[in-house]
Parts: sequence; C-alpha cells; structure tokens
Amino acid sequence: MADLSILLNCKMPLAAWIIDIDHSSIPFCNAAAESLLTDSLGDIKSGERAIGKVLQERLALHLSELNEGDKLPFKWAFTSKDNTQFHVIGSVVVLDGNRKGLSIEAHPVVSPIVSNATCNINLLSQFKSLSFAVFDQGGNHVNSSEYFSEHFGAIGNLRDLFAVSGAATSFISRLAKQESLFQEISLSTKKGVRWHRIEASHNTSTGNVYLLTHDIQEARDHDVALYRLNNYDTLTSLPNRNLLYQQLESALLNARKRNREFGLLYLDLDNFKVVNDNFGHRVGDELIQRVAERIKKKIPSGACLYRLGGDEFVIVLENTKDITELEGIAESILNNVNNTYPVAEMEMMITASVGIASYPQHANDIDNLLKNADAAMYRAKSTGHNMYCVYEKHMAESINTHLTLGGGLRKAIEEEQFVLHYQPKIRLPDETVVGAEALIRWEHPELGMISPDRFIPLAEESGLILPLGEWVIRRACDQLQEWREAGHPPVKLSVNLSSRQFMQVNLVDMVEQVLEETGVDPKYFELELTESMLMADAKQSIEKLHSFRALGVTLSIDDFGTGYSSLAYLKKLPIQTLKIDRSFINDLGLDNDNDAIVKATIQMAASLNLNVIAEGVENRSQVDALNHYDCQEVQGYLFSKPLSNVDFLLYMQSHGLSNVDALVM
Ligand SMILES: Nc1nc2c(ncn2[C@@H]2O[C@H](COP(=O)(O)O[C@H]3[C@@H](O)[C@H](n4cnc5c(=O)[nH]c(N)nc54)O[C@@H]3COP(=O)(O)O)[C@@H](O)[C@H]2O)c(=O)[nH]1
Repeated sequence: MADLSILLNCKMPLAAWIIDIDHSSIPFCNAAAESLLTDSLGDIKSGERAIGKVLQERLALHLSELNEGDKLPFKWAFTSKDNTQFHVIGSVVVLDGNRKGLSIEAHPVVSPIVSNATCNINLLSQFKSLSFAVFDQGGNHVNSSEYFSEHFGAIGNLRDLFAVSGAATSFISRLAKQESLFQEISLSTKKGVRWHRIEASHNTSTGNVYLLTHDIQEARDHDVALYRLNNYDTLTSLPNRNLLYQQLESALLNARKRNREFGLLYLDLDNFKVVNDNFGHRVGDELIQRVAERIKKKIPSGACLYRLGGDEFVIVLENTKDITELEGIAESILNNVNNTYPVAEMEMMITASVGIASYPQHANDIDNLLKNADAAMYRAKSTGHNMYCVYEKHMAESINTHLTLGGGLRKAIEEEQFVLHYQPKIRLPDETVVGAEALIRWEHPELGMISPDRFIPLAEESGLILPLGEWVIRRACDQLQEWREAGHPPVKLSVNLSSRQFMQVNLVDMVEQVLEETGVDPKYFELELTESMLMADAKQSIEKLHSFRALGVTLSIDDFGTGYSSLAYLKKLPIQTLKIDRSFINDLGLDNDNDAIVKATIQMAASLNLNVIAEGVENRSQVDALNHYDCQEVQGYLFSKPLSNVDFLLYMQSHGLSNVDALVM
C-alpha cells in the first residue's frame, strides 16, 4: 500500500503494467505506463516490451519466496526525465501457465503545495481500488488480481462485467479493431453497479485482453454532490442562479435562432424581512420552503422556477405567445401565494410582488432582461405590494430614485428630517373636532416633502421602520404634552403602526416608557393597526393588544374591510374603534353593495360596543349617508387635509372641540 504521507498528483494518470518474469516480457502495459517506461526505465525496451536480464534476475530472486497477492518487500522511488518523482509498488500475480508475474503501479508524487485534500482522497481511493484481469480471445477469464476478484466476484466471461449487455458488445467490438481502449463505464461489482475507468489492451500475439479497472464511483458521487451544491439551492432544492443563467443563455440562443419570445417573472415576497427579524431565520426558512412549493404547483409544466437567494425567485418560460400569457401566470401565482401558511405552529400571511420582462420587447440580453424584470418587481412593490407589473422604460429610472431614498433614510432619521402632520377627526353629527391622526412627512433637503407612501415601504424593508416608528410615537406624545402645556383642551391623537413595528418584541415596553417619560395620559393616545398585521400571528397579536389595553392605550383597526376579519374574530380583540376603509366610503350613495357594507359594519360595531370612524370622506353626500347610518366619526379632505402643528391648532380653534374626556374609552 502507498505511503499515505505522500501526496499524489491527481492530474496524471496512474501508470500500471505487468511483468512476466519467465518470459522477460510485459504482457500488459497501460498508456501512461508505456510512455513512462519508454522514457525512464532503461531496463525495459520500448516496443518489444521485454525486460533486461539484470532486472529479470533481481525480480526472480525476490519473487521465489512470495505467493500470489503478496506485496513486494520493496518500493521504488525514481525520477523521470521531466523530473517527476514516482513512487512504485508491486504485488505478485499468477500468469498463464501458472507462471509468477508482477503487477506494478507507479504514482507520481507532487509537493503538498500544488496538491489539495480532495485530490488526495480521490487518488488514494483509486490507488486502493486498482485491479486488473486477463481474458482470452473468447472473453473467458484467464487470470485476475486479488483485488479484481474481491471487487467483481467470480467473473467467467468479460461480458459478465458490464452492467448493460449492449455496452459489452460495443466494447468488445471496438477492442477487436484497435490495440487499446480507454473508457469510463458502469460495471457490475459485488457492491452493485459502479462507475469505473477502464483501460484495455489487446495483445495481438496471444489474442488476450488485459483489463485494468479503477473504481471511480466515489469520485463521481463527489462530482455529482459538488454539482448539486453549485447549482441547486439547499433550502428548497430548486435550481439556483447558475442554472438560471444557463437556461437563459440557451433560451436566448433558441429564441434568436427561431425568432421566438421568452419571458421571465421576478418574484419577491413582501416584507419578508419582518418575518425573519421577528420570528427568526428558522421560521423564515420554513416559510420560504412552503412558498416555493406553492409557486411550483402553479407554474405551467414548461416553466422553470429558480431561487436566487433570500426571498427572491425567478420563473422562466420559453416560446411564449405574448405578454398576456406571462401576466396570466403571475396572476395565478399571486392568487396562490397570497394566503396563510401553517409555519412553526402559527398561521402566517405573506404576499408577493412580481415583475415581468420579455425577450425581445424589453431587452435583448440576459442581464438587462433580469434587471428590467427586477425594476418591474420594484414598481409592483412600491405601488402597493401583492401585485405584478410588466416592465416599462421609465421603471429603471424610478428604481434609482428608490435606492437614493433608501440610502438617505438612515441619515434622515439621524438628522430628524421628519415632521408629523395632523389630520382632524370629526364627530358626527355636530362636526366638532375630537382628535387627530398623526401622519409622518419627510422634509428631504433636496427632494422636498416626501409622502410616507414612498418611504414607509422602504423603511419596512430595511428595518429602519423600528427607529422611525419609535420617533413617531415619541414625537406624537411630545406634541400632546406641548398642546396641553400651552393650555389647549385635550385631544386624542392616533399613530399608525407598521406590521414590522407591531411584531417588534419590546413594542409594548417602548410605548409604556415613552408615555411615562412624556407624561401623556394613555387615554389620549391611540394606536392604529391593520387587520393583516393581526392575522400574521393571531394568538400573539391578541396578547399584545391586551398588554396595550393594560397600559390604558386605545386601539383602532385601520382600513377595516380590506382584510379577512370576521365578526367572531373581532369579538376576541380588545379593540375600541373600527376605521372603515376609504374604498367603501368613495362610492357611498352610488353603489348599493358599498352602502350595505358600510351600514352593516356600523351596526355590527354598535352591537360590539365599538366606535366607528369613516376615512376618506370627501363630499357632503358621503357625510349625509354616514349620518343616516349613525356613524360616529369621520375623517377626510372634506374637513381637512393633514395639517402642520400650527395649522391644526388654528383649525381646532375655528371648528370647535368636543369634550374629549366624555368620549375617551
Ligand atoms: N407606519 C406608519 N405609517 C404611516 C405613518 N404616517 C403615514 N403613514 C401611512 O402612509 C400612508 C399614506 O399616508 P398619507 O400620505 O399621510 O395619507 C393619509 C391621508 O392624507 C390620506 N387621506 C386622508 N383623508 C383622505 C381623503 O379624504 N382622501 C384621500 N384620497 N386621502 C385621504 O389617507 C392617509 C391616511 O390613511 P390611514 O392611515 O389609512 O388612515 C397611509 O397608509 C398611512 O397610514 C406613520 O407614522 N407610520
């Protein structure tokens, strides 16, 4: 056996040959050995393959006391003409006519610097598994090394070695036409079918076939594992970015050649970071797996799904007819993804945004096609999540603005470039002010006033919503105290919570601390939450709401009607107010269905002893209808847009203030 401390050069083939001592000849010699012996061993004459007398006598002396399978008591180390060092070992074999022979293996030795661990392991295992056999003209077994028999068992005929009979026929007929053959093929061994590298020589004088085999199954398995590792995502088992590029290259070639179209859908989960940050990566990973399974079920059979990493997926569809086809797939994926997922004993909600780009309409090369699908996906996100967008030229420009805004957010928080505006909440029917909703604005030094619609999604995705949200709560409480200290009658002020903020572990503690530090009476402070926030993890949400109630803070469900809250579910929540979504108020008095929904919501809220406020009130007929249904409060441009601190005070003075203390719950 080889000295394990010696590192072997995996690039060079293993040289092997058999010496027939009595006949002073070399009946078998593989290609590597042939070139090595020709160049390096003077005792062996090339072509004739005969060994010199001196070597013959020396070997005969050593062999006389050894039996078949024994290793030679000596090892050679020699240097070839090109300065490669070889390490040679041999073992005794029995040849035709019961003559003793020698099987020799030569392994090139390299310095540890140019070698690597994987290569060593592979080669050492090859080294161990080297085996050879001799077959006669009819393919009948004549002789074989000990390892060959151990490895393959009793082989009667050369054909028995092959896993597939067609492979045996082809091998034998090819060997009949040429002197030697080198091939990688699967052979039947005692351990089952395994891959081998085989070298065969055909001895033209005797007609015998000499076969040298190397078991390369482990190396193959290793290669397959390495291929999977490089090309497949370990979490979802989906093909990864490497294979995506490969498919896109071939799709592009195919489409150019045949004048065809192909398209891709770039999908990104909405607010996935919120899940990861609040529930940990294990839960995030599980959610990704479930989502991947759902998407896979919804894509057409010819489409391929790839995971790029994180929460990003790409779907490629070749030979598409038109964009409508891609839109249909996007719609079906979104309908399916947007649902609850049973993950880590919770019911998690997640939505996705999809960008669509198609060749050749949207780009002529792969990089731009991906970039444009990505830009379209960003547009879908910034427009409102849970939707798809087809790429349009201007999107690439808006993505730059998006990034600029994102980059500047952190600095803006540090430099407090934000202000709160206050939109009055009006009591019906007397239309006096009962409070206000605090709404954030970014006073950007270069871009001017930026609406929260543009930066809140960015703040959510980047996690900056946590410091920003805390700033809003603190500023709103400071404001309440400033008004109070200035002698103004008390008003109730509400702030919006984002889903990410709501999942923040120490949110209740933080609010409690701010209330304490600012001295605000909690009954004047309200939190507005949306139904979807509460749905993400209903059990934990309810606990959190109770903790807020224990502080004395009031709670309102914002955008009511757009989520999935049932009456039974609402009953479980310790909330005080329902805010009917603007979309129902828009068509009030015009659309019978909407009227019925608004009326039923107000009645239902009354039966649950909840306060109701309608948002987005813009005209008198809406107010009339809401009065008719006994809605208690309204908010909207008809009364006032969100106002600066100073303007809000003026508004209160001119419009009269309700006795808020009589109303607070
Ligand atoms: N997490 C936080 N979210 C916040 C905060 N401040 C605002 N927001 C959210 O941003 C969204 C956009 O807010 P904004 O541009 O301020 O728009 C508000 C109102 O101006 C608008 N509105 C009010 N009345 C009308 C109307 O009659 N017509 C009409 N077209 N729009 C109107 O509605 C927005 C308030 O909506 P809502 O919160 O649902 O009551 C918005 O989603 C904000 O929630 C923040 O500090 N944190």
